Amino acid sequence: MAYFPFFVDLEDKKCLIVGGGTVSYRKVEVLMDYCPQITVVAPKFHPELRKLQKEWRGNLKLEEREFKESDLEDPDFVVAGTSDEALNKHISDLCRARKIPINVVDVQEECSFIFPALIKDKHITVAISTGGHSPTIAKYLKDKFKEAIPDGFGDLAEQLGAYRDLVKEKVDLISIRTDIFKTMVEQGIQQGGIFTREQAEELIERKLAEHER
Ligand SMILES: C[C@@]1(CC(=O)O)C2=NC(=C\c3[nH]c(c(CCC(=O)O)c3CC(=O)O)Cc3[nH]c(c(CC(=O)O)c3CCC(=O)O)/C=C3\N/C(=C\2)[C@@H](CCC(=O)O)[C@]3(C)CC(=O)O)/[C@H]1CCC(=O)O
Ligand SMILES: NC(=O)c1ccc[n+]([C@@H]2O[C@H](COP(=O)([O-])OP(=O)(O)OC[C@H]3O[C@@H](n4cnc5c(N)ncnc54)[C@H](O)[C@@H]3O)[C@@H](O)[C@H]2O)c1
Repeated sequence: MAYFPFFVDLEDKKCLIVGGGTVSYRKVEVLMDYCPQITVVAPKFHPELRKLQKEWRGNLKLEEREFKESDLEDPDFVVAGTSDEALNKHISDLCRARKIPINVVDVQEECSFIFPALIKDKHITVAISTGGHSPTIAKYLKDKFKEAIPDGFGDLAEQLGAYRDLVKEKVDLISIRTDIFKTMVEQGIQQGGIFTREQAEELIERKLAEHER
């Protein structure tokens, strides 16, 4: 069965990661970009995790100890990536009983959510999953799609986001709005990811005038 990609706001959500090795480090790296508050619990940490913590301070806590059940009182979601398979399964069972979303890295049957292959450019996120059938295909497609995304698209999306209220305020007709937003994207791509507020204002006036003719 295919998995449905809900896009979730993780900012300030509490994330518990159990295990502090290579696998957990990679999860922290991916999740960091989405700004949750991450706590990693492990008796031993990958040196890169310590480095990340120095850069990221407030939002990444490292607790050097074994996992304990009370760790599950707080988190909004959990990732189990320890080298102890039985412990990972135990954490998965505890989370499922408490209805806490759980990912056990590379063990699909113990996951209530799985990680997609990700492309991120500012507010744009492309997520690819094969429903666990072939993570290698997910990675392959990610690399292909990356090439297809024009440079500066994240910047452009951010700029266009800032003009949405202006367009909605000035243009009542949905069909003209759609035309304006489409033109902004096309022109923004041609201009290498830039579309200024002045251009937005001009475009709105031009499209409204064309409509009145
Ligand atoms: C997308 C990505 C994101 C990420 O990891 O963050 C991800 N796996 C990636 C790569 C990758 N993983 C593996 C290989 C080696 C080749 C191979 O096995 O194919 C490669 C390829 C490589 O590294 O080149 C090993 C592996 N993975 C899983 C199993 C278990 C099994 O197959 O039963 C095994 C065998 C373990 C063993 O042998 O014991 C299971 C899962 N891996 C998932 C995600 C979830 C399903 C995603 C989907 O729907 O497609 C799921 C179900 C659970 C989860 O972990 O969330 C990341 C893309 C990297 C990128 O973005 O660049
Ligand atoms: N490294 C990979 O690319 C890879 C790929 C596929 C699968 N795996 C599997 O994923 C698991 C983790 O891999 P890794 O490379 O991160 O291993 P690792 O040995 O680098 O790290 C394991 C981590 O688990 C922690 N841990 C052990 N017992 C714990 C406990 N009771 N409570 C909390 N933390 C505990 C250790 O302190 C360590 O931080 C392994 O089982 C490995 O076989 C790894």
